[in-house]
Amino acid sequence: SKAYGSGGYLFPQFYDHSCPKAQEIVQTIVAKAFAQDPRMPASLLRLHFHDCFVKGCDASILLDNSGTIISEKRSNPNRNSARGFELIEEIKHALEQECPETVSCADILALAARDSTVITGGPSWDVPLGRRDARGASLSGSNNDIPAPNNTFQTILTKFKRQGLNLVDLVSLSGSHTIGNSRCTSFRQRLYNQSGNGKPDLTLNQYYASMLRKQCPRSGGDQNLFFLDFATPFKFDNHYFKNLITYKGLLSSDEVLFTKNKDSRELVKLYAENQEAFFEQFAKSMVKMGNISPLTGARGEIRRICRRVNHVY
Ligand code: HEM
Ligand SMILES: [Ca+2]
Repeated sequence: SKAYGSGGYLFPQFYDHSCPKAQEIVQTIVAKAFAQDPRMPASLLRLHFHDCFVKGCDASILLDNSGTIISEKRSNPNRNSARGFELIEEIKHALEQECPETVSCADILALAARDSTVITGGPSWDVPLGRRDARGASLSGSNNDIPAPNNTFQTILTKFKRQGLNLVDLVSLSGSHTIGNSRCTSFRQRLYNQSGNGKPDLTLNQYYASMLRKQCPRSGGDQNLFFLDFATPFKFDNHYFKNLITYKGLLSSDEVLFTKNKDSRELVKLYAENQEAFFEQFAKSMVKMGNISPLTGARGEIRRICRRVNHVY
């Protein structure tokens, strides 16, 4: 697989000797951030996803514009949306104090994603480590490879398969939408004109839709925020899947998991009924996603500051 093709592989004990306190430092700062901003875990979890889907889990998403680098932060999925960059930088700073030039930004993203899941009530897992950081970014990759909320079921599945992920990974990882927010602009189409005929999405509960319309008008309010899981927005649980069954998934990309494919629908039902089954698969799929094309060995570098490469040529 891609993960082994690069001549190195990831393992959870990677920093056990070089930076034994690394995991504890990440966890402490994630916990502190959660206490100040209960949305932060969701934002951190999403950063890891948006990193891994573009050139692999190499912290490319963290780079600012500089030299020849065109930042992924300006892509359609990330612009006015991705957040948590300052917190990642704070973690990096603490790790540079403890063990300079040792822990990669890509590994920080993977650890922060796990700790974010745990602190909101979700499952835990050992995070394979040893990723190195990219020396470049890909704005076009970010625009093309990350699924959009109005993509069809088939397009979304194809984008996952391109990363070596399958239908089970798609459904379980979408369960991340059990926490966090979405902007009005990401689902407005469903409220007013889903298929170009001036009618709302019929797979959206009409009472729920009328509530959403109040804060997400036909025009204006693009950045207004909504819970992805209205039932338990700060708790990592299986309410996301229960919502899909009652046609209260917020994004079209959520609801299609229940409405457009038989196998996917069965998985949604399973996870709605059995939180443990969801948690177990989520942990496995997160490890799988974290293994997308890591840079190992002599490839890449260990950035000193996550928002820029060590040397600009
Ligand atoms: C399956 C395809 C997916 C699509 C189309 C999608 C799309 C979106 C959209 C549109 C938002 C709201 C962004 C905004 O309006 O600002 C969002 C938020 C979020 N996504 Fe996804 N997503 C997908 C899969 C995933 C995966 C695999 C993960 C993590 C493993 C994830 C984690 C999150 C989280 C946690 C949030 C909330 C972030 C916050 O509150 O800051 N998503 N997603
Ligand atoms: Ca990346």
